[in-house]
Amino acid sequence: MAGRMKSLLPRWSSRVFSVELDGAPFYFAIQEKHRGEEAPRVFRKLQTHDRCYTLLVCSRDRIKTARFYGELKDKLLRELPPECGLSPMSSFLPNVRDSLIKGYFLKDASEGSSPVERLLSDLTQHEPVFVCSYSKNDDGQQWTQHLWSHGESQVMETAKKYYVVPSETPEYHPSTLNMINSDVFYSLDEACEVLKKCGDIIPEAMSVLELLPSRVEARNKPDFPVIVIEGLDATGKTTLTESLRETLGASLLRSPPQCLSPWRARFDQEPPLIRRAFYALGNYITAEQIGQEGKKTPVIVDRFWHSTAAYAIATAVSGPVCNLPGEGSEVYCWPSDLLQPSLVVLLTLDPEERKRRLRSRGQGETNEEQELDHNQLFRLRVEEAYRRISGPACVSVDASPSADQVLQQVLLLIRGKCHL
Ligand SMILES: Nc1ncnc2c1ncn2[C@@H]1O[C@H](COP(=O)(O)OP(=O)(O)OP(=O)(O)O)[C@@H](O)[C@H]1O
Ligand SMILES: Nc1ccn([C@H]2C[C@H](O)[C@@H](COP(=O)(O)O)O2)c(=O)n1
Repeated sequence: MAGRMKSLLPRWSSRVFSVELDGAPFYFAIQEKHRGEEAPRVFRKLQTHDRCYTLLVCSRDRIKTARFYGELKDKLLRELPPECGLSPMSSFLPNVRDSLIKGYFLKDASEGSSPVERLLSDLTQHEPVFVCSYSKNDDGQQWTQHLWSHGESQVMETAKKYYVVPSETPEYHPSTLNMINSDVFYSLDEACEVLKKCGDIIPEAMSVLELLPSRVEARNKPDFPVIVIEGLDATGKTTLTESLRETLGASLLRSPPQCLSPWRARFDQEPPLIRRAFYALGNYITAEQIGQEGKKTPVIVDRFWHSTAAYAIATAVSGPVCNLPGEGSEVYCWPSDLLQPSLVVLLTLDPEERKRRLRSRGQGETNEEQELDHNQLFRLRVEEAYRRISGPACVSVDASPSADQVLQQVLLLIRGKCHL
């Protein structure tokens, strides 16, 4: 069992742990010997009787891991006593791709006996969860970490103890380590693989796969120009794309395409790995439609890969814009097997005006759209991720003038770039 655990949680003693409290990350590391360091800040915040645990969700099956991560939160919130606090946490090897393991930091502030250890011990026996508990040394200053192992019938603590020590903020935000082909997909095959693997638990995945084009069709360059209109919700994409269709005698398509509508709400409930694979596949289906329509007329597309990548990147990373992968990172590169539009226009709008338009439209918002409203940092991350995507990069257009002025501005760009 110890061998299995070792390979599932590689290089345990080199790992850094990140706990997110009130939206800010606190980093700590572990080491075998204590060299006089003070306890990490997250431990100094604890009260004398607080007990704390880290829970890392980890299995060889990434679909199971992704789904269980969400289910675990629901289970803990349902079953933990009210004196417990839960925060997102992760463990990673600095700068090592795909080394991120996600989990939760659990603080139990209940006095006297608590059901928490029993609950955690049940979890370690039946679910893909690795638990660490932390205790204060006799001197009352240092904390040690104990990694629980799975026993035959009960949980026991491994003999090895590690001291917890502060760790520096890593060069790259930990969430960026696992982004490629988990949050953002760079090929039809990678996205398909995820949906194929969930076919037995999400039957709708098989229906989506049946709609997929061949790789060649998603890449074919059409004869006529392809113009993508991007932007946050209520920036005026629908208004503009419809006017462009009329003015240019163009075909109007969208991503995700209409044929995926019956399943969109279903996939929106899934964890990022599955949800993002669904939207990625939507782009390939739209690309095939573009290929067909683009033989006859110019094509206008309402959202495409920029949206898929920008929302995925901005959701995977928390905090300020500086936590995004740096400009020029491979994360922002266009998938090599996906049709490249002739022009991508990004409609930008002052947040207050966008809210006014949202209110006047009076329609419901998706969770991610509500998040845009409530969380200024999320909105800034989405906008910046849009701007950093290349191959093709988007051209920003101020969408605050009247609908007709915005249309004229975009027509100028199209005529300059696409010779229409
Ligand atoms: N240039 C403009 N000036 C003022 N109002 C506008 C302008 N463009 C669009 N609107 C209005 O703003 C609201 C949102 O526009 P629209 O539905 O076109 O945005 P959208 O980007 O397609 O939104 P979503 O992505 O949520 O579908 C609508 O009520 C629309 O009439
Ligand atoms: N090509 C696309 C289109 C949309 N999405 C995601 C991103 C947001 O969560 C949401 C916004 O879409 P809307 O409500 O405006 O239809 O859908 C995507 O990932 N890729």
